[in-house]
Amino acid sequence: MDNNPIDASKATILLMGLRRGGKSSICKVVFHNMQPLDTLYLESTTSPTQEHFSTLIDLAVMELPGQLNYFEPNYESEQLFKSVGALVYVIDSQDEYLNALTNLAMIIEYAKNVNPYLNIEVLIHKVDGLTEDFKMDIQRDIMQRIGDELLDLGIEGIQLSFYLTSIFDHSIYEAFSRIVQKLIPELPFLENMLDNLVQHSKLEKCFLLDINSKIYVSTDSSPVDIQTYEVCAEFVDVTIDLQDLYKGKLQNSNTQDGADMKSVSVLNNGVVIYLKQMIRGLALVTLMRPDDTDIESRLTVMDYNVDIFKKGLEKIWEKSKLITSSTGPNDTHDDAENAGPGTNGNTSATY
Ligand SMILES: Nc1nc2c(ncn2[C@@H]2O[C@H](COP(=O)(O)OP(=O)(O)OP(=O)(O)O)[C@@H](O)[C@H]2O)c(=O)[nH]1
Repeated sequence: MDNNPIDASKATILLMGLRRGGKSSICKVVFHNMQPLDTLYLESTTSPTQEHFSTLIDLAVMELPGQLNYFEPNYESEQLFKSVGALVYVIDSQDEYLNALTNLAMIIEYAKNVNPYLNIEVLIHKVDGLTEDFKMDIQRDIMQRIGDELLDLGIEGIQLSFYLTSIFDHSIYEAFSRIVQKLIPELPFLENMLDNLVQHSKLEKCFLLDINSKIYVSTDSSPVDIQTYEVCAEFVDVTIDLQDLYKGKLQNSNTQDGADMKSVSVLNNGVVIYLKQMIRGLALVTLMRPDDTDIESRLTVMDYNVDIFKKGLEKIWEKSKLITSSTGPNDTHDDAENAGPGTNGNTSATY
């Protein structure tokens, strides 16, 4: 590994955890569309690997194999932890996890010293084999034990986020969505714009999704129901499949052609689902419940509002590019106009 493993122009997510915890599987499923069952025979990773992933921001996901010891003097751990935005620690919930918790506490102690702004995210992974009650028990147990470990090390005031995940359902995408969102400084703006869109087009829910990974980079401020998210994520796949099937015949063109992908359909329960491609490989997917107004008029209003939304998105993106190229990584949160209320300083360190 070279001396400067992290590309400073990207927000980097470090994926850590003990061997066979599921790190490579998560990367393959989320970023390479691998079928979950195909991960069964993945070889153990022996050296750090990096995935580059571009959505509204440029991201790098770096997997550190469970078998490496990062605290050996010759390892560039300090440099590594200094430059990342989030540490994602994967715990195998179907295995004995006490060693993992000790390991996590040790990493937190080190990482927070080097980089106090680091977001620490804990994936309680492989929960697919567990009952609902058991999942909750394990989560409680892990949270309690990690608290005790940190207390033993004399560490206080550290915020950790926990997610129950599995590669066999949408929980892993949902967790990564939230992790990635914390690294996007423009998030409050996006949420605000989506709230406006929901209000003016009378929508039930909307997501700004990354077309390749199905991670959502933003949604309106109403709570996310995982089934609604699943429906929207699957609609992206259905639209792409249809486009591939009818390439050239449909008015809608393929993503790679640079033209906008658009698709509208009605679900079994009468809800209208609407998809429109935005900038940087993102798609806006919205749900609209029928009311007294005829659907054609509502879709016309929707098209109009979505065009305005897209222009707003282009402006935010232009501005964010300017900030990234003209200022240092720690300067973004000082720009009040761009940081907006609610943006915390953590994300700016990743630029
Ligand atoms: N049941 C279940 N199994 C999973 C899940 N995620 C990964 N696995 C399985 O866990 C095993 C180990 O996964 P890997 O992705 O190789 O683990 P790793 O953390 O990368 O391991 P190292 O490379 O040794 O550090 C594989 O057989 C996967 O199929 C999950 O969500 N549920």
